[in-house]
Amino acid sequence: MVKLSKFKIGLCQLSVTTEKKTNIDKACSAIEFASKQGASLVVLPEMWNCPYSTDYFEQFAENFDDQESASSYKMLSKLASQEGITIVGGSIPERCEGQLCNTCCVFGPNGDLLAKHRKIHLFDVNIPDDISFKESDIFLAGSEPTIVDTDVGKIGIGICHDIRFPELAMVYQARGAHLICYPGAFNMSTGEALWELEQKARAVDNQLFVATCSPSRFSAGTYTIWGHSTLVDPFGNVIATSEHDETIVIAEVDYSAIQYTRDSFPIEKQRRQDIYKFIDLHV
Ligand SMILES: O=C(O)CCC(=O)C(=O)O
Repeated sequence: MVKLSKFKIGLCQLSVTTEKKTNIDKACSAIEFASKQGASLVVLPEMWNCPYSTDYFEQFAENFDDQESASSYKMLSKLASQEGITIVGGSIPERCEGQLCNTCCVFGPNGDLLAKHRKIHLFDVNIPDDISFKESDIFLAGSEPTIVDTDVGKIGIGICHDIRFPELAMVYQARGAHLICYPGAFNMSTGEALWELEQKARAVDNQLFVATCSPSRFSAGTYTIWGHSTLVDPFGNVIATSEHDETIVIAEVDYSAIQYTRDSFPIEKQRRQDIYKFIDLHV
């Protein structure tokens, strides 16, 4: 049940180091800061506890069932209950049955884990003389969409490359999402052209809010991050954004914009399922 239909969101664009404890301490301070600014929902970046680099994932991974050693997970749960807020905990490498996943945990105001999203679309890219990265060498892909009922609305979760797939966002819209959160770490090759465009597209096509949260540019590792954590409204307006430096974006989410946009442009009613329902895209 939505308790708050108008609230502040905090997007913590953190610079990630090679020291896990430093990263946890920084995230902890950022969450406290955002909460003091009035944020009821705080979002962290993809891979905030670990450099986004294949050589670090194994060493920084946590098994969430082993509460003693899962220090990032424990901190998120503690901070959610200490501050009485909802946290979309970016992502961290999760150790799961002998494999690793790129996983986002969502905690409610009493510190309970509300949902866990394992990145569905792994980022495998090879642009000659530019960027080469193969998440599927390291991670196991998730197989479930994740939509979670929170005090601050129904939130769909995607991680970075998941934003490229309109179908996932459509599933969230069909299941009643008000907001889709995409912790992400786009890069210099695709960030400028696509990061904001993808957010606006997902928001406008589905007439809901989209929030993204990235690590800052000057994070450890060989992968250079685009940054630009952003909130987009259902009309495609950028409500708030950042450059690439470490920062915390605080912005207001007002869900009345969803109904307003849907009443003004009732595309859901205009949808011609009769035309596309039977189309086999592969023919
Ligand atoms: O889809 C892209 O262009 C970038 C995706 C990405 O950086 C990621 O999934 O980590």
